[in-house]
Amino acid sequence: MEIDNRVMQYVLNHSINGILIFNNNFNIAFSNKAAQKIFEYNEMLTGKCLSEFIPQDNLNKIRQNNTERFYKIKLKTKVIAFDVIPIFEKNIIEGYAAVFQDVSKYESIVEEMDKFKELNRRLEAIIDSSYDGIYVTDGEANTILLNKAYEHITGIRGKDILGKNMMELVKQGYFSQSGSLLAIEKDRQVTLRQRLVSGKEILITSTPVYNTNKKREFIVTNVRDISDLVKLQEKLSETKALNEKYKSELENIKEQTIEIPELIVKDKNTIQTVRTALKVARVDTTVLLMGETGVGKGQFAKLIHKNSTRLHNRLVEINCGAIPRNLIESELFGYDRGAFTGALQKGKMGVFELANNSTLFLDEISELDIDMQVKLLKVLEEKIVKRIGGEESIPINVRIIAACNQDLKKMVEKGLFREDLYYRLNIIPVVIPPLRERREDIIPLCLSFLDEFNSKYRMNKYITVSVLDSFMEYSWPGNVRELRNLIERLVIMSQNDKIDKSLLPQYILGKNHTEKEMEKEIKEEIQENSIDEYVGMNLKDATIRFQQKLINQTIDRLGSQRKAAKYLEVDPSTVSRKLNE
Ligand SMILES: Nc1ncnc2c1ncn2[C@@H]1O[C@H](COP(=O)(O)OP(=O)(O)OP(=O)(O)O)[C@@H](O)[C@H]1O
Repeated sequence: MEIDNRVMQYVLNHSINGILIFNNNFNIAFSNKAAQKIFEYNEMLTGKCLSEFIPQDNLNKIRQNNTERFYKIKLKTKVIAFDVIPIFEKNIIEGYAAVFQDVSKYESIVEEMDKFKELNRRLEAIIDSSYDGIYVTDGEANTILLNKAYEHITGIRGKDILGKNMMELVKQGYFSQSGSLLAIEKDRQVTLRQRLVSGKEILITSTPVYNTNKKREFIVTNVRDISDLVKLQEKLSETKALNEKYKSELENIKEQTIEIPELIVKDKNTIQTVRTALKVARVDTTVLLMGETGVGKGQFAKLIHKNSTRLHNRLVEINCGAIPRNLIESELFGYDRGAFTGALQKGKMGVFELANNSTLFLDEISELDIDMQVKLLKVLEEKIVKRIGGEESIPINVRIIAACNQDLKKMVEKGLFREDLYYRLNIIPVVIPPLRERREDIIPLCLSFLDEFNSKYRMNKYITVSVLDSFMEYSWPGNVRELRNLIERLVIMSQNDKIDKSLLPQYILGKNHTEKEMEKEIKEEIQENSIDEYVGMNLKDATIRFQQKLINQTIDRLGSQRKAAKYLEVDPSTVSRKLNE
């Protein structure tokens, strides 16, 4: 078949690609129909200049560049792919033949693809930069994606598990439990906590993701390394526990130190008693203080009064054991004028009246005889006093603090103390332990008394440790009073500033001293007493002086006036009278 110019023209015109032939100046010598269509031109392009259809800078590029053949040219409404073939005449470019195509459609697809690729790249970057591990399977639990953090946390490499099914991976021992499988099974989000072989604690959250047809498409699993968090949590609870411990130790320390100026309190037994006393102080009720002689019942009475609502009124005290029997009634209730011979003209108030709106401290209450107990009970119940020889009923508002160093209950049993009065007084009992049961108080008390007497006598005495040791051993039958008296004596008697063991009486040095041995020592000391100090006195003064000395020493040793009275075979009231002479 012969292909002539007509056939060529026919073929070129039916090509779906645009075809142009143009010279060096871009004047078009030939164009086909497709070219006309691509440039959206109704007439033949032959004779036109290509610059009418293609931006000049593209044409310049074609002219400058003989090696490049393919150009992507952007027109106003479309993009064309231009394949330019130079036409040579004796090695010189005479013109060009161009085959081109409208690629706008492909262009937008490529653009979309590029955008998609970019989005994918960004997503991957985001997933990989996540601090949490991310693991994605398809709806059937086949692994399709995991990030670097996942590899780092679990130590499993992506290339070993990508594409594999979770069930298979669990079987192979990669995982002990799979969040993805559980999420598929439950068809909802699940959270698990796992401990890896490496010791790491992880928190796994697997979430099913559904497509628009509500079909499960992926399972996205988030894996968080909570090892640090768990450690932190453990640390926090340790710190909390430690805090609690310090707090309770602080409370303990607080409980162990009570600052009351007039009381030396260090031993936990005494601290406990002080706490009870302070609690009781606030309740306006009768208090019965019990404890051996010299334990500090008087001090506790002051403490209770000072911490009560009545603190602004004076505490009135009466020692029932120190007042002669015939005077006790008038001391308690007062008398009207002319009540008895020797009575004051204007009469006298009793301690109940004096203590009105305040506190009355009835010390050594067990010393009251039964008659007086009956009268006391009546006053306590009726809250009214009548002076001796008086008619008037005087209303009184008095808080009673009673004290006794005897076992009142036993006295009740023996019929020496009225049961009704006992119960009337024993509303709130406060038992003060003897010094031997609160040994921690001994040294603080001792040092405080030493201070007191050093400043009273303007001295600078000190006590040796061995003396303190002996004090800690001794049983202190006379309690704090005995300790106080002894310290005063030691301060006065020591020749130099040092108070050492040589100054201590035998009964302190020997442990388990019996009362008999003590009596013997007292007698010996009395015998040793020089009479030099009585020389020059008249008999009466010398007798008084001697009696007082004897009584004081006996009280010092035995601890109480009553014990001294018993030992010296006199009435306790005589002892107190002699001391006041
Ligand atoms: N905790 C203390 N701190 C300081 N001094 C105290 C303490 N306890 C008692 N004393 C002192 O001891 C002495 C005896 O105390 P107090 O008179 O209160 O004892 P008491 O139990 O009332 O004795 P009695 O049974 O003989 O009446 C007082 O000089 C008192 O100041």
